[in-house]
Amino acid sequence: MKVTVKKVHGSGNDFYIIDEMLLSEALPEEKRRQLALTLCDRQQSLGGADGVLYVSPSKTALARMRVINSDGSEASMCGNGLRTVARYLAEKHQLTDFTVETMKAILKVSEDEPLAEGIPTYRVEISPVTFAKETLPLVIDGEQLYDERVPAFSEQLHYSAVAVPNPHLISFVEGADFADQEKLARWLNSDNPYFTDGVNVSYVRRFSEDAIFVKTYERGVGFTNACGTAMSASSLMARLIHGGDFERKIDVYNPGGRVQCQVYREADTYRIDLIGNATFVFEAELVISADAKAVTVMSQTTTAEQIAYERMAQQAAQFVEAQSSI
Ligand SMILES: N[C@@H](CCC[C@H](N)C(=O)O)C(=O)O
Repeated sequence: MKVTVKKVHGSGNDFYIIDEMLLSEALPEEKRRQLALTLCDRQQSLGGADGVLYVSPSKTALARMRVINSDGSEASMCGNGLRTVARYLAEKHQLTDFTVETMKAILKVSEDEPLAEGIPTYRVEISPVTFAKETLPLVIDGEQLYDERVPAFSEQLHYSAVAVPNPHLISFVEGADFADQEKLARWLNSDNPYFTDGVNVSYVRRFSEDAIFVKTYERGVGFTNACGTAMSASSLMARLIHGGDFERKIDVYNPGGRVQCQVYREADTYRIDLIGNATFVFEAELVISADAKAVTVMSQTTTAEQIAYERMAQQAAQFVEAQSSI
């Protein structure tokens, strides 16, 4: 079977986009999962990825996006991925504002002002937001986990759990206190009594009211350069716990660069806009074996977009470095 893939990234969180509407035959569900496992393998000749974004027809929006993590599990949402799918669909249909169907919500997306020179930038809606423990799911005594100490997680840190709608556990840390993050995240993404479906675990440093740094261990992947829904959830928690005007942009630094988030409060509901790069790295024509375990690259065309992106990412890294020495 022939498949065209687009290698893309949002803040270095990288994916292959596969437009199922361009395939000559339908992809059975098991093949979709196996193809994601094969393509995401970092030893694979195209370099692997954090996930695959399948684009398919929708009755309620311009198109539908499904997110398969590198371990083959499906996620309800992907913020960085949605920006790249938004750009893909915008260019395909010559549109700037439209909606995309995701597993649990139909979300607004639009083209935005470039984050820096030469960087195609998209704004995507992150919602619905809920703290209800059943939605995560999270097993605890109270109704929600909001800025609380959980001795089983850490003796010192406070944690909040929020679904946007994929599940996130967030803790604000001092300095470079990231030491136990991996151990905790690995535990909460294996057999554990708290997060029965696993959780994305983010440790957040606060530089100022409007600037934070977020490092995320993603469910189904491991540490990534950035996680869009995690940066959105962290921005929400920054406003709720540490204050600052809702709707004012927050610069969110991450190991892969920088994005911006705007948190909106309407009565007692919240939504977040995530704004950042939607970078196309290359397009490749592939032949996939019948069991989807082998891929042959027929052709590959690389763009020059990564150069502008790396310039911005380097500036972001210098800013983070400077904050660390304060
Ligand atoms: N990288 C994504 C989130 C992808 C899904 C996540 N690993 C999960 O399983 O919930 C993002 O940018 O939001």
